[in-house]
Amino acid sequence: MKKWLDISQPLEQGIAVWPGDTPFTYKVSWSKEESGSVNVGQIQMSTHTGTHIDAPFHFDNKGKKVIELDLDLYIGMARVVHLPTPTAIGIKELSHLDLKGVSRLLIRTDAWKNRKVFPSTIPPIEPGLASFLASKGVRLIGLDLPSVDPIDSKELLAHHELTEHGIHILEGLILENIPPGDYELAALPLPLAEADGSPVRAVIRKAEDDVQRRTD
Ligand SMILES: N[C@@H](CC(=O)c1ccccc1NC=O)C(=O)O
Ligand SMILES: [Zn+2]
Ligand SMILES: [Zn+2]
Repeated sequence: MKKWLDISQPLEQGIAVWPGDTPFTYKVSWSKEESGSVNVGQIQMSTHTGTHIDAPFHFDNKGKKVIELDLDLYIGMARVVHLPTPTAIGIKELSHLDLKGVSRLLIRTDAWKNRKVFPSTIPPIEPGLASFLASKGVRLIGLDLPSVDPIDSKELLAHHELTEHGIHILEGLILENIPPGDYELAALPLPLAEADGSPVRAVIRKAEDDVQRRTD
């Protein structure tokens, strides 16, 4: 059996967050010396830190919250594709690929080069791609970028369009050194009852063979 590979950003002090958003902190709030028995930690973070999923409630007040999302979206076969530093991610960029039977699509762009700094521009998902991917059966899209929309977007067109087509969003993956191909994916959100997003521990494992495999 192949080994699981971690494709998540380590959650540590100084991790790059959305400009103005809550910085990530972890501290021992009750130390072993104080408690007499255990260290007890405390985390403060934005739900959009590092490798995370968006719930529709992030951009739609009536949208689903994290705990309501279908777990099957986040565990199962996934296809990794490599689009080296595209300016945008549209039908043109993906049309050469055979996406038949692909329900989870992870796009490696290598466009977020310096992970210590939040990027000022990223290649966004173009209008029309959501309906193209939905027609192929894609239900989850994952990227090595902090958003599917331009950083300065307020309308979040791609977020809305993907959601309207039943495609869920996984952001902030680390896919450098991951060759294109078919993998098993697990990237479960936490059971956050009220939340608009959740950090995930995203892992992949090479499929035994790339062809003729169940894709659900
Ligand atoms: N849509 C982005 C997050 C986002 O837009 C955001 C995250 C934290 C603080 C502010 C944000 N957007 C502000 O316009 C995402 O899904 O990660
Ligand atoms: Zn997000
Ligand atoms: Zn997002």
